[in-house]
Amino acid sequence: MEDHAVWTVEESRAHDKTAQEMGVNLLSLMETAGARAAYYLLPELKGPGLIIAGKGHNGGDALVMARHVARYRDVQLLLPLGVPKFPGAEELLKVLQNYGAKIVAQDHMERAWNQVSWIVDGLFGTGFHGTVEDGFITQLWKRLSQTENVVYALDILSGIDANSGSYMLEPVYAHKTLTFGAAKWGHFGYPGSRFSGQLVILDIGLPDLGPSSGQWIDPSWAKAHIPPRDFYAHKYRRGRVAVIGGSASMPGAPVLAGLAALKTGAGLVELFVPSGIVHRVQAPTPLLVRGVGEGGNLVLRGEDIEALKRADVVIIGPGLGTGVSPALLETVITLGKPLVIDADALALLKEIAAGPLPEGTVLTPHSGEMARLLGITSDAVDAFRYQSVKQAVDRYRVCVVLKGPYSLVASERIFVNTANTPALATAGSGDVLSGVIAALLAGRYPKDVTEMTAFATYLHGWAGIHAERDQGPSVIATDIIAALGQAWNSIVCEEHPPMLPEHF
Ligand SMILES: NC(=O)C1=CN([C@@H]2O[C@H](COP(=O)(O)OP(=O)(O)OC[C@H]3O[C@@H](n4cnc5c(N)ncnc54)[C@H](OP(=O)(O)O)[C@@H]3O)[C@@H](O)[C@H]2O)[C@@H](O)CC1
Ligand SMILES: Nc1ncnc2c1ncn2[C@@H]1O[C@H](COP(=O)(O)OP(=O)(O)O)[C@@H](O)[C@H]1O
Ligand SMILES: [K+]
Repeated sequence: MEDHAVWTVEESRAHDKTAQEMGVNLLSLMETAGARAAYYLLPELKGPGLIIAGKGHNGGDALVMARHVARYRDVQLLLPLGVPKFPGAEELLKVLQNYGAKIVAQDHMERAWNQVSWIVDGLFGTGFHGTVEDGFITQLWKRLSQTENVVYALDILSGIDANSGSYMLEPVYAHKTLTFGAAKWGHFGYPGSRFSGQLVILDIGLPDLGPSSGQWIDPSWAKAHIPPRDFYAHKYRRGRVAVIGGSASMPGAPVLAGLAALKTGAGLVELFVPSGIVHRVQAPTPLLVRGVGEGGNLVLRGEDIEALKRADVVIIGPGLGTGVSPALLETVITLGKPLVIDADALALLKEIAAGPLPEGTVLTPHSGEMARLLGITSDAVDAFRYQSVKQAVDRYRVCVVLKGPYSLVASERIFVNTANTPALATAGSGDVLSGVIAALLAGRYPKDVTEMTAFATYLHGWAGIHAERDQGPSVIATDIIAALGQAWNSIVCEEHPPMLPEHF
C-alpha cells in the first residue's frame, strides 16, 4: 500500500468501490472511518461539542463518530440537510441517540453553539460539487467562520473541491483535517490548503490499487533519494552547470542561480551574461563569468556555443529580461542538453515553434508564468493547480514544477513539496531553486529527472526553513543559499518540516 499517496476524487471512489466489490460493505467502511476519527480526536476534545453531518457518506462518517464520542463527551448533532440518504442511516441515527448524542433542531443552532467548545464538520466530503445555494448552510458557514471554537474537518473541509482546492464558502480555518485512506489534491490546492489545518491521514483498510496520481514528499522518501557521492570525483565529474541570463536591470539573478548550483554540489558553474553587465556580476565568487554578445544583447557566438556544449545542464532565464529574441532559446534547445527553463525564458518558450524539448528538461513556472504558458489567467492556475500542471506536462512532455506553497513537481506522476515557508517568497528565491535543480541533474549518477527535481524542491524548501530559523522574518535569497548545508542535514536526519501530513 502506497504510504504517501495523493488521490483524485475518482481514485478515492475507485478505492471505495473496489473495497465493496471485495466484500467490505459500505456501512463498515463508514464505521471504520468514523471510529478511527473519534479515537484519534478524543484525547484533544475538551468539553462538549457539535458534530455537523450532511446527507452523503461524509455525513455517515460523522454519525458513526458521534456515537463513539458520545460515550465520553456531550455531543450535539446538527443535520442541516436532513436525514442522510444512504441505506442504514436511520438506524445509525437511532443508535447514536441511544448512546446519548442529541439531535439539535435548526432553530436551536445558536443555543447549541454557545454550549460547545469544538465542532466537527461532516457536511460534505469528496462528493461536494458546484456552489452552495442553501441559505441555512451559507448562514451556518458564516457562523463557523466567526467561531472561536476548534474546528475539525472529516475527510476535507466542506466547500473545498477535492480535486482542485477551490473553495466556495466563507473562510473557515480547520485546526485539523482527518482524511481517509490518502490525502486528496484539494488539501494541497489553493485556497484549500489554507483552510485544511494539520492534515491527518487515517488508514481505513482500503485495498491497494497500485500507483496513484501522485504523492506528497515524506522525509523517509527524501532520505532514500539523497544522490550518492563519488568519493573519487573531481570537479569536472561532479557536474557542470551553465547559466544563461542577466540583464542591465537584473544582473544578480544568474549569480544567485549559479551560487545555488555550486552550493548544491555542481563541480563547476559558468555564467553566460550580456557583455555589458559582466563587470556587475564579477563579485568575488568561484563562478566563471563569460560576456556574451555586444553590450546588453545576449547573442551566442560560435565560441559561446562550444563553451555551452561542455555543460551537463543549462539553466536559461534568470534575470534575462524581456527584450531577448526567442532565437536564443531555439539555439540553446538545439544543443540537446537538459535545460532548466525558468523566469523570462518561459515567455520565450511560448513564442517558439513547439518541437520536442531535450530529454531531461525541467520547466519552473510560478502561477503567473504558468498562466502565460497555458493562455489562461493566474487566478485560473491558482484555482486548478493540479489540472494546470498536468496540462503543461501534456503540452511540453517534460517535467514541470508549478511553484508556490506546496509546489507540484509533475511528469506522469505528481509530487507535492511538503517543505514550505513563506520566507521563500523573496526576490531571487526562484533563481536559487533553478540552480539547485540544475546541480542535482548535472550530477553524474543514475537518476529519474522528476524524482530528482522533487528532491530539489524539498531541499530548497528546507533551506528556506533553516534560513528563517536563523534570520526570522529577514530572509533574502542569499540566506537561502547559505542554509543549503543545514537543509542537507535535515534530510539526512529525516527531520519533519512544519505542517507535514501525519499518518495513522
Ligand atoms: N473514499 C472512500 O473509500 C471512503 C469515503 N468515505 C466518505 O465518503 C465521502 C464521500 O461521500 P459521498 O460520495 O456520498 O459524498 P459527500 O461528500 O458525503 O456529499 C455528497 C452529498 O452532498 C450533496 N452535495 C454536493 N455538493 C453540494 C452542494 N454544492 N450543495 C448542496 N449539496 C451538495 C450531494 O447531493 P447531490 O449532488 O447528490 O444532489 C450528496 O447528497 C468521503 O468524503 C468520505 O468522508 C468513507 O465513508 C469511507 C470510505
Ligand atoms: N509562501 C510560500 N511557501 C512556500 N514556498 C514558497 C512560498 N512563496 C514562494 N515560495 C517558493 O519560493 C520560490 C519563489 O520563486 P519565484 O516566484 O520564481 O521567485 P523569484 O522570481 O523572485 O526568484 C519558489 O520555489 C516557490 O515555490
Ligand atoms: K467535511
